[in-house]
Amino acid sequence: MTNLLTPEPNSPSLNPVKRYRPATELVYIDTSATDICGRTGPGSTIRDPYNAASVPIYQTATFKQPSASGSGEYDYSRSGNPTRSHVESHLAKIMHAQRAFVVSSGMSALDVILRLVKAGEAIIAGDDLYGGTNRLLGYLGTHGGVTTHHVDTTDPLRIIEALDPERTRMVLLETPTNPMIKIADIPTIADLVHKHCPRALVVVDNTMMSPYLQRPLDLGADIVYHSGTKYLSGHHDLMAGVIGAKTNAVADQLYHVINATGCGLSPFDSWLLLRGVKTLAVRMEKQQANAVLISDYLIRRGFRVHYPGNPSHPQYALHKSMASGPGAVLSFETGQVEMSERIVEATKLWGISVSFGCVNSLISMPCQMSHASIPAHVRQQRALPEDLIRLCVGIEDPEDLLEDLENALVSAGALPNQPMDL
Ligand SMILES: Cc1ncc(COP(=O)(O)O)c(C=O)c1O
Ligand SMILES: N[C@@H](CCSC[C@H](N)C(=O)O)C(=O)O
Repeated sequence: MTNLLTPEPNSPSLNPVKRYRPATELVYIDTSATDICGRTGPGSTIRDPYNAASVPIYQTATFKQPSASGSGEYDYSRSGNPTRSHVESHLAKIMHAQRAFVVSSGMSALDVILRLVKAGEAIIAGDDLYGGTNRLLGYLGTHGGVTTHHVDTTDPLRIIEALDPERTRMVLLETPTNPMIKIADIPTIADLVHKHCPRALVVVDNTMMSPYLQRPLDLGADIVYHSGTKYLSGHHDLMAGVIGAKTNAVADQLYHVINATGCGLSPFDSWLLLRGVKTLAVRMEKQQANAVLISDYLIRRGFRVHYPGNPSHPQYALHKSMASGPGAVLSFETGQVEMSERIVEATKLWGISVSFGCVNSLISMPCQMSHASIPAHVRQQRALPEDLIRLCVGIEDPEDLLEDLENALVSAGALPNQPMDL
């Protein structure tokens, strides 16, 4: 049973903030205690004069000031905007972060975070990770003097071996990883990194889980980020990045970069993101339930499936100890690239697209699509199977999804051409 009366971090213990269960917190915005900028308490001076039920879109670049000293709450939307503040405050609550920021994309969120690392310093990251993340780390190596060591993050010892107390500034984890769905032990890694290398920040890309299923800051991470383009918004109608900081000191540094570089999310996209996040629990529950059925079906058909909801996943128990569900992204191998291509192209309901987290189901081949920017020889060194198919399961009727997949597998020659029990 969840404790419903937990004081928020740093809030006066005499004035505990009422906490609800995650699904309620996602949709509940306490307008009586929260001003239009998402602030609570004595600082919350700006209220919506009309008690609008939906947060207004402050579609403005600049704000008139009360005096020549420019002492208004907001002066310019690059530095801050009420609609953006509102979604940031809501997401900080959801992620259990001290403060949160929303920026123009997931890559932009990572770019902001990586600017905390200086030339001459080093990063430890996974050997299975999103292609765009690999590309940005590579860019930083070539142009920014920052070295990244790619290691197998499923083994905390590999991280400890790569730690250099003088140089390591960041340990960057994806869990589950994109696209091999490997799991990193956040609590153990965070403990070891903080002990052996107190200057290093543990950063978790939590895109695949979303804060509804997993909250890395509670597990020991210093910074969490998400591609808000995925589950948080849920409809593939915007690009966004979301960052949560555990402490004000780290948050101040991140805010400085966001204001300096000008990547804060626009008012309209902030509004869309806030609208999307309210339905995260219902979407994720349905997508996840569908994904379990799809994974079971593929296993029954004899494919090698990567999904943490599958009890034979090598880190099933570890994932279960950190997250409240397996999510809705899975991948599987067919044994032949051409066979995989035929399967992907034979589906009708599953859209051939990069990205995931949308209400619609998607199918893709990571090595040719989302991870094509990783050179072929590196993919080979890292044992990323070229025939891998990634499925991002949506909210459709699972019978239709299974039928469409079965038809595609049969027409591609991956299954015998005879009716089977779904
Ligand atoms: C795990 C992961 N992190 C970060 C990103 C980057 O997000 P965005 O596309 O919003 O820049 C992506 C996909 O693009 C991703 O799959
Ligand atoms: N052409 C894009 C590909 C984006 S991949 C999006 C998403 N993270 C996924 O894993 O599908 C690029 O090169 O960045």
